[in-house]
Amino acid sequence: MGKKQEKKTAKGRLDKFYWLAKEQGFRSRAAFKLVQLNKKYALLEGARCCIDLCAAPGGWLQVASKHMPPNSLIVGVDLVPIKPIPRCITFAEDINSFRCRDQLRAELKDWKADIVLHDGAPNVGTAWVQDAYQQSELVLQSLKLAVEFLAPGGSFVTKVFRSKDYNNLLWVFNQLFGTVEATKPPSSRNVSAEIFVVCRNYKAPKRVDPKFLDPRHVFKDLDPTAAAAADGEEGAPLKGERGAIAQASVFEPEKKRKRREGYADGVRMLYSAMGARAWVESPQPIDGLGANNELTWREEGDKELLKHELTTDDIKACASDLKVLGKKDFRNLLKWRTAMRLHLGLDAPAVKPGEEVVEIVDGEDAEPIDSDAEIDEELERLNDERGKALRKERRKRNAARAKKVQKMQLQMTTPMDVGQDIVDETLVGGADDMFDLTHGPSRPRTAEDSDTDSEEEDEVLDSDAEEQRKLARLEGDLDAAYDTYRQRMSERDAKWRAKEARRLDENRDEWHGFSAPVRDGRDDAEDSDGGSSVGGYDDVVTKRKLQEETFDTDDEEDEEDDRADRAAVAAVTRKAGSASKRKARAEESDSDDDIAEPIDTSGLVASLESRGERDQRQSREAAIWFDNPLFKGVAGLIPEGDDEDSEDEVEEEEDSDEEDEDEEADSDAEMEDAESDVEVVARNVADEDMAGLDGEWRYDDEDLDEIKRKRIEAVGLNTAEALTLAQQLVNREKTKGALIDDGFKKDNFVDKSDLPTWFLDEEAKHYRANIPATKEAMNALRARQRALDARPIKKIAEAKGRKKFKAAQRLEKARKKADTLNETVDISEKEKANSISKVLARAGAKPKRKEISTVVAKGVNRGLKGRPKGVKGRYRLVDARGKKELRAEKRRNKRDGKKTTSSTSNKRRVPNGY
Ligand SMILES: C[S@@+](CC[C@H](N)C(=O)[O-])C[C@H]1O[C@@H](n2cnc3c(N)ncnc32)[C@H](O)[C@@H]1O
Repeated sequence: MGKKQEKKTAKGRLDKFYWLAKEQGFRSRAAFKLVQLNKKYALLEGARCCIDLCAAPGGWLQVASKHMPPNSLIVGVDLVPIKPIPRCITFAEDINSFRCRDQLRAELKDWKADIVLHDGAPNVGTAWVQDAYQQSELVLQSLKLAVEFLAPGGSFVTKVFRSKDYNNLLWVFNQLFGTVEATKPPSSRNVSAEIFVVCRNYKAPKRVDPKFLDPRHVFKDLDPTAAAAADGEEGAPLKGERGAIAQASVFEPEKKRKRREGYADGVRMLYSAMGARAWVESPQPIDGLGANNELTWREEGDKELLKHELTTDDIKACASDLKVLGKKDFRNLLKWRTAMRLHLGLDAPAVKPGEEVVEIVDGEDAEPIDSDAEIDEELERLNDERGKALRKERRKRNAARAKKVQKMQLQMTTPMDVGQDIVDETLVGGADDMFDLTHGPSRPRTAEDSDTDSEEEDEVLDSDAEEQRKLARLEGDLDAAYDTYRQRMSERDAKWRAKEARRLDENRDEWHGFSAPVRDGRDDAEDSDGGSSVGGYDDVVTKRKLQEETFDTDDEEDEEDDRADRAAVAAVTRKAGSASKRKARAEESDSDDDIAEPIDTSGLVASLESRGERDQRQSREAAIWFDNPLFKGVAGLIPEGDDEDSEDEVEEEEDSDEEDEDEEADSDAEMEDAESDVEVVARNVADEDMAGLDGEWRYDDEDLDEIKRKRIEAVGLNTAEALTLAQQLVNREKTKGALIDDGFKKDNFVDKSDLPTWFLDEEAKHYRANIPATKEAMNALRARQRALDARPIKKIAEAKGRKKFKAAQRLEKARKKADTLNETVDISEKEKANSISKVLARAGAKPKRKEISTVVAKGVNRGLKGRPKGVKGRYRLVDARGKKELRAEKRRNKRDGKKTTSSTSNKRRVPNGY
């Protein structure tokens, strides 16, 4: 690392924004200031024309070109030339010059700017006051240009230094703009005195008084007393910033103030002193203490006070160095002053109306204070108020930080967000922990406090209710962040999307696939062929259990409906374009929220099941339940009709068993055949379901093939586990009863109520039964995938088809021509043969590609939409750089002896001279 860089680092200049700018390709770290201003005020997205004054090296231009709509006009000017930036026009000129104005006019033509940016800084390094003044002049000059070029309602963003001219500038801005706000983006260093003023809604007055834009008028000193105070005239009250600093350093002496805003105006010496007598007589004792380093005893009047018995060694020591005093010392000095004033006869012992009072000025709310007790009280009040404001501010920051940390943990932030919240106090120490619920108010609450507003009540952080609220809020934030995370993941990751779809599918677990759709009790019959009676019993119990799991509560029914809704939304999403995709996703996430926090939606979500259908389903469920051998022989439990039904079904099932046996013969084949076998089984299952569905659903208009296809998909022969199971079933290695037995696992009987969504998701991912998958099944799946991959995609296949078709057409044409030639009698055989071979060769040759004309987007073609005038056939619109690149490529190709490709060749002349 070079010496120069070390020096920079030592100053802390190479901060995170420096590195971020490098990483993101911005030319200056200043770019982040505009990024952050834009994030706060959304200045660029709607702007079509932007002027950047003092733009070098071009960081702000880069940001503007990134955030402004395509085809916007962006013009940058600086004293120094700016390297080209795409979509930006730049030139080198002094913004104070007329030439700059003229050139801007020439670039903008009859356009008006929507936004004027100014980040100019004169060559600083002279005296502070001089630097600041130059900066203010530059700001006024940029305002002048803004006034000339801005469109009504436009915005002006400028950098200003905090100095005595600051308020005057703000006043002028306020005359010309509807909204004026001063802000310091986080990327602007705290040690820098710069601040950004964002002026919006340009009023575009018909005539602007030239005085508004004339530095001699705008910056002339309006307040003679301020000037007097600045010059150090004794007794003159300190005004504005300087007065505030003086008071602040008395009220809170423990806090070391850094002069981040530069030195106050008029401060020309580092040391200043005041006579003790003059201070006692002064009506502004606080200012005197804050603005001086020492109270001296040089004059006669001072010496008289020095001799007074109340002028103790303590008081003398305090007076000798005011800058090191604490609050107690200041209080003692003020007490001493009161006593001295009594001694000198300046104050009477009792306060009478109209008598002189000590003033403690706090900004605008100045209140007269006339006794020690009141001074103490006032100091305490001010400290209390300050403490409250700080605590409130800290709480806000902590909440924002907690959110941010969550976002960062879920990788939901972009580097642009870095530093958006200015200070992270926990990082520098001394801040309270956001989860610390123990800290309470710093003093016991008094009766006086009880009638304070609700804001103060908020401060009781250790109350149970507050604790609960805080936790609930955190949990809510976490849930919201998690939902957003899932949504983002689903957008990004196709694999994750597929998994999520599977998760939402009620047949997620392959085991449930067999028992969830209750199919009229036929399973018992099936069991009879391979399963034991225990298996039969388990079957019924499992079904009952699954019914309970599936339909027991309202909430779960709602969830079913939600899923159906989501499936419908997904279907619509697939059909609709990308815009509706986003909307559907939002809906989906909404419904996810509903799942996370169950609410009674019975009035909102209508069940698709009619009353009759529901009755039917319930009686079927009852029939299955009473099928249990336990109820055998109990009269009147099972309706007769139902019994008959089940007998029919047993017969039906036997039929299907026979079919299965037929298929079994086929399934003896090798692994490849096994795959098709299981597909047949899947189809059969679907067919069976269809048979069941016929009785169950009465949607005459529903496409049965579609239902069948969906069912085949749902049976799930798309995973190695499902394929393995299917093979085992086909090969009679496993019976259905055994499968259901396997379903009795601890994983399936965990109480999942009251668990947060993210936890259930994690569980679904990792806490699952390990279903065996054979190597053969994996291979079969892979083979199927390979076959799919090997197929060309539709578009390519179509293009190839077209090509073949055209070639055939050409050949056909050539053949006809050859026939005609052959039949011609007036040419020799040799000539005939030559002509025919030429025709055939031409037919077999690759057809010539049509040339692409290149049109440069300048002049009338700038920002053109649609075909340029006078251009026929295929064309390509390029900018000046593109044109140069094409030419360079041609040159290179020529030099290397390569043939120019037809897409880049451009022989035809088109308007605009290319
Ligand atoms: C802080 S830099 C601007 C950085 C720029 N916004 C960026 O993002 O890269 C300040 C620029 O103001 C320019 N400047 C100062 N006085 C100027 C003037 N009178 N006319 C034009 N440019 C000026 C300087 O040349 C310097 O490049």
